[in-house]
Amino acid sequence: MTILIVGGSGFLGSELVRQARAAGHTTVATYTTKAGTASPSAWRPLDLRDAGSLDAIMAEVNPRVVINASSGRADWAVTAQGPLQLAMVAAKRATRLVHMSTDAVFSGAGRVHYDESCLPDPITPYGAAKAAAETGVLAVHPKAAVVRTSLIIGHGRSVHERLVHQLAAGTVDGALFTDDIRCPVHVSDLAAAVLELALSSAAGIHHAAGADALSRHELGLLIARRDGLDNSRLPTGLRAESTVPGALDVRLDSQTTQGSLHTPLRGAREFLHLREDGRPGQRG
Ligand SMILES: NC(=O)C1=CN([C@@H]2O[C@H](COP(=O)(O)OP(=O)(O)OC[C@H]3O[C@@H](n4cnc5c(N)ncnc54)[C@H](OP(=O)(O)O)[C@@H]3O)[C@@H](O)[C@H]2O)C=CC1
Ligand SMILES: Cc1cn([C@H]2C[C@H](O)[C@@H](COP(=O)(O)OP(=O)(O)O[C@H]3O[C@@H](C)C(=O)[C@@H](O)[C@H]3O)O2)c(=O)[nH]c1=O
Repeated sequence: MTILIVGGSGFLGSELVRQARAAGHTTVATYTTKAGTASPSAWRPLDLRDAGSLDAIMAEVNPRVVINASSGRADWAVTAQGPLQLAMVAAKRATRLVHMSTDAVFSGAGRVHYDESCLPDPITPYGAAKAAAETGVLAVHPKAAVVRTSLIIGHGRSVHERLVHQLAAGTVDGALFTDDIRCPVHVSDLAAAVLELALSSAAGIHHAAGADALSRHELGLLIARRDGLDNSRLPTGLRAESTVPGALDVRLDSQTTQGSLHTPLRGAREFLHLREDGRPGQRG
């Protein structure tokens, strides 16, 4: 089967490419600035803001499935309008579409547990752009699957793991918040779950986050322990007292989606475990 991975040079995109290739799929991956380190069948440059290029790539590659793992942060044209453009082309061509979204569509105000039935109430420009994309994608392509996830962790390569290393080394100023609660997921679990959904006919909103809720500081401690860093060098702080905008406590409840998947979505305590002899585990 031919799978097109938009944002294939990114962190999640690279793992999607690796797993799709390992499963024997013809995999075409896109980048905007530089081809990634994964080895798809082919790389194509693509900027989602360029509708002409999007049409041309979809026509040339003619994928059975397209997965949108791109990220444009709070840039409305990339994050809100780009996915809508992609969904319109995919719907016109009757191509299966899976679109990645985020727990940042939620505010954490009034509740902390969010299942697939909860309506977005974003409080940041990024969350608003992602929420707009979800609504637009499903309006023009009702058979698409939208997959919300949380902090993506794995192999030491995520931005979140890098921040822990930088803080421990004292090369950046900052703190790990003790009041910022999320449900981190392992990039390998997430990619496997997304591919499983991509190969199914599941439509609508899905939650694919890890099973454990923990603070950014607790997550930092687990990463530090796994990587043999000095825990005491990780500064703590409160998001509520910082200038960083965003929700405090947002826990994606993924039980409904998990119930439809073979892929387990492990909690961070499980995938960042120590070996039984107490020495740091392998980079998970
Ligand atoms: N990382 C996380 O913790 C979380 C991520 N998510 C979501 O998961 C998805 C994957 O995130 P992640 O792997 O971290 O993303 P990355 O930032 O690692 O990768 C982003 C990808 O998008 C591509 N891209 C950037 N701009 C454009 C554009 N204008 N048109 C097309 N492609 C573009 C990049 O290309 P290039 O590298 O060439 O610039 C890259 O391939 C995103 O949708 C994100 O919102 C959700 C929750 C948490
Ligand atoms: C939570 C936290 C953030 N920060 C800093 C670093 C970080 O880049 C910046 C903004 O933090 P945020 O939590 O808002 O965002 P960030 O850490 O970039 O993580 C986000 O990634 C995107 C892709 C998502 O979809 C979101 O769900 C979220 O996981 O603040 C700290 O220094 N310490 C902390 O404890």
